[in-house]
Amino acid sequence: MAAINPSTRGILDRTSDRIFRCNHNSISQVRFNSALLPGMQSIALQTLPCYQTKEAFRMHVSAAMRELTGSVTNVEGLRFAIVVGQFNEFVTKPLMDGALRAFKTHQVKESDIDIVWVPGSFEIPITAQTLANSGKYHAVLCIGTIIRGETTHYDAVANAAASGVLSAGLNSGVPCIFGVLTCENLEQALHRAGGKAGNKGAEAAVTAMEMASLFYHHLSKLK
Ligand SMILES: Nc1c(NC[C@H](O)[C@H](O)[C@H](O)CO)[nH]c(=O)[nH]c1=O
Ligand SMILES: CC(=O)[C@@H](O)COP(=O)(O)O
Repeated sequence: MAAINPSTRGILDRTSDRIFRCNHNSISQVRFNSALLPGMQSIALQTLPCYQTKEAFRMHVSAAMRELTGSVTNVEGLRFAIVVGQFNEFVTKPLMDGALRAFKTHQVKESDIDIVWVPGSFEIPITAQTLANSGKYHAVLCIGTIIRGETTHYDAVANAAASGVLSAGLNSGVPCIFGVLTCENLEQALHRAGGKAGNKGAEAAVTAMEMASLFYHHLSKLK
């Protein structure tokens, strides 16, 4: 293990965007700093004893540190609910189809997916929380499309949907994934439902799989 060089400043690890620093001369006293601001170079690092090479630091930290991630390759047997808004169905249906393709790509069985249609995005949160609280699903994917009109109703619905889906996850402890488009116009929505900006439904399904596997294989086993 490389000796700590007292004159070395903290190591900036661009891959994880964190500063790794060591306190005193003990390599066990390793602390992480939170994510860096873009203008990292302008932030003066305290001169602290630290490793001479990042690799030496990593060898030590990796011996002590666990990194937990979910993976779409680890979803066998996990069950998913999809809550989808009927409002703007010409957009939400392609979003849902994108999600189903993503689930199929990663071998999630159709029998492990339940789809629940609700009138609009405002009705998604209560439905998501009910499904999550049932204990039958490892993640709940919420799909909707909110397009701004003439009034401020857009803001009410969008804010309610976002905060509602967040609360459903926090209240239930089951990952509730926000796959609701909030768009200024129809063109923006169509671009994100299989157009030039991709399919946000498929992206949200990948997030649902990653979170479901993270919780099922790792976080649910933390003591
Ligand atoms: N304008 C949009 C709505 N509005 C309907 C609400 O979601 C809700 O169903 C109604 O307020 C009754 O509670 N919903 C969307 O999903 N997208 C919209 O653009
Ligand atoms: C997001 C909405 O609720 C929107 O469709 C309503 O349109 P408007 O504000 O013109 O009534």
